[in-house]
Amino acid sequence: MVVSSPLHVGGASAHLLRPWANSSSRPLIVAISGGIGSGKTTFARALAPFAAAYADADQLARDVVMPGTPGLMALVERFGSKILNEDGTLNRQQLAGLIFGDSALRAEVEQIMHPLIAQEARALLSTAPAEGMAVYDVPLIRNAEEAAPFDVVIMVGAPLEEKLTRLVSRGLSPDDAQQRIAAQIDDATRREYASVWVDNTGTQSDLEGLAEVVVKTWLLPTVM
Ligand SMILES: CC(C)(COP(=O)(O)OP(=O)(O)OC[C@H]1O[C@@H](n2cnc3c(N)ncnc32)[C@H](O)[C@@H]1O)[C@@H](O)C(=O)NCCC(=O)NCCS
Ligand SMILES: Nc1ncnc2c1ncn2[C@@H]1O[C@H](COP(=O)(O)OP(=O)(O)OP(=O)(O)O)[C@@H](O)[C@H]1O
Repeated sequence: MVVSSPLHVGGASAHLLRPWANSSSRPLIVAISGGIGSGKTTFARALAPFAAAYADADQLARDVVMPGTPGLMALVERFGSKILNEDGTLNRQQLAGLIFGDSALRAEVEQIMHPLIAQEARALLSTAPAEGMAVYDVPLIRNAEEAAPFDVVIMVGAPLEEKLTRLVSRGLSPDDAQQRIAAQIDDATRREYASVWVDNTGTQSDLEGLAEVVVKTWLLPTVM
């Protein structure tokens, strides 16, 4: 029987919003998502020891625009060499400055990069065996189409002030942090696509502990 009451570890909690059916004939494909600075990567990494396959969309987004890649060439063709550093690598700050205040330019960059990221992610996640779990750390699940490839979508949320503090301590200016949050959907919309909602309102170790309880209770209850 599925335990549907919320799970708590310290100040962090997980809430089952939309149960799913586990299949024994194919792997469980799990997306971990949430707003910038919410803690989704921390949660996803805590699931990694239980995952048979793992992919990180932000990392793949870096890989597909390494020097010499078709991805970087396509970006330069569209935006010019002003988006490059002197050593030929992508100037990430410059590209961020262009796209986070302009949704049309952001959509153009996404059109170039997202198919390349998705192709790499599929290759990594498809290596999971039928009884295993594939975990994808992916920031952008904004509509039903983006949620569709996953059996389970776990959304991580945190209070706005905490997200801002974390982003600033990671080197973004307060204005840039606000701008990135404003460029994303809000948590009410994220809830529409969540199978599980995680409140990252405790310590980091609470969040990591909660990830393990979520695996044992909901994701792989028969394996653990
Ligand atoms: C603009 C870029 C170069 C800025 O790089 P930077 O190192 O500062 O940030 P990083 O890549 O680590 O992203 C951090 C976070 O920004 C947010 N973010 C990134 N891209 C987007 C986007 N298109 N829309 C909304 N939020 C985004 C996400 O929450 C992400 O986790 C980079 O974010 C990028 O290439 N974005 C376009 C590709 C994309 O959509 N990536 C998201 C993963 S699919
Ligand atoms: N509960 C917490 N308490 C304190 N720090 C935390 C907590 N959760 C996460 N952090 C820290 O906040 C920062 C952002 O967390 P993380 O990278 O997991 O977020 P994210 O949602 O993946 O961010 P991004 O969208 O930028 O990739 C990290 O430095 C992480 O160690």
